[in-house]
Amino acid sequence: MTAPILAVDDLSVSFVTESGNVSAVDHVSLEMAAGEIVGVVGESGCGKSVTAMSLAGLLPGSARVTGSVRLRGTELIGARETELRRVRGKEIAYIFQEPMTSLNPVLTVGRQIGEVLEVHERLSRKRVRERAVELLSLVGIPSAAKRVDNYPHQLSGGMRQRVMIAMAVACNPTVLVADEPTTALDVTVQAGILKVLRDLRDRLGTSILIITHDLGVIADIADRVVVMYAGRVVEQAPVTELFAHPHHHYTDGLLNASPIPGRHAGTERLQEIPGLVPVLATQPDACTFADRCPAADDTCRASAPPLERLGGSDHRAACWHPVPSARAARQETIR
Ligand SMILES: Nc1ncnc2c1ncn2[C@@H]1O[C@H](COP(=O)(O)OP(=O)(O)OP(=O)(O)O)[C@@H](O)[C@H]1O
Repeated sequence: MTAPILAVDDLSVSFVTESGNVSAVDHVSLEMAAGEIVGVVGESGCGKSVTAMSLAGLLPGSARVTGSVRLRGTELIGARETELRRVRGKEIAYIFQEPMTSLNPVLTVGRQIGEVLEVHERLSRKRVRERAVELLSLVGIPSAAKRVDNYPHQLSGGMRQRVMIAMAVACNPTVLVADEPTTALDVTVQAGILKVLRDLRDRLGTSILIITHDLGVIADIADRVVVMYAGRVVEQAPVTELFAHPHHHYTDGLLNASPIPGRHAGTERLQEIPGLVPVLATQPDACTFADRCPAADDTCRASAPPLERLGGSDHRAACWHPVPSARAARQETIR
């Protein structure tokens, strides 16, 4: 990989709450190249959103953050609020799941896009409006010159999410973080939104970090996948490699639980992973998936497996006893 645009190194986040400490993210490292789409996947509570929010300093004051987040080499952890404010929107922009709660119901969408432009760029009123129309067209909104004067309630859910994307890319950010951007949308609308994101990457070269619990979304859009479990990265690999040869039993479990075209015959039953993601006060020196894993033994309960590179590949996994098919494939490549 060429020099990463974004490098997260050894990031840990915990929260001090009334009911005690919560360890949300534990020594997470990941990198993104220019124009790369990286998917972060895992069940609810695995630390995906907290990882994403920590990139541009969006976590609440109760968060204790250690480690490093560098954007084009500039450290953001511990950066001054004025610097982080400049970074947000202009360098790292976010889109979230529910556009209706993020959009202002009493302002037209053109006005709201205009506000983003005014914060970061000095443009005339006329130019702001023209730019808002351009951005609405860019995200595939038909009759953008008319829609620019619509209020959020006059648009469908998919259109509102497109407006959110238009606002996020208004200042041509280096990195776009999309946290469950399609979860509230039906499947065909979801496909349209994913296409918009892909087009943005292709046209503008934006790096995209997409957070989801849905491996179907990952299969559709990501170049590389980071699998998180209980605050840790348990596996990461290029998308085709991960789907063909999952090493971690958690990844394997997610794949068996997901309706993914090409992997499951229509009649095959999907298998849920038994149990729940634990909420941890402190991270144990053990595999945190051991209680739910079909292959766990005393080793897994006694020490945490390191995230190791497999052969010379771009595939890493943290598992003492990788899934058998992966083990076989791995021995093949070693031979
Ligand atoms: N502000 C907070 N205060 C206390 N604990 C928090 C806070 N935000 C997140 N957590 C906890 O951190 C852990 C990771 O949460 P996070 O939202 O990152 O998970 P996630 O994988 O993104 O799940 P989801 O898909 O449900 O958002 C969870 O146990 C969550 O309850």
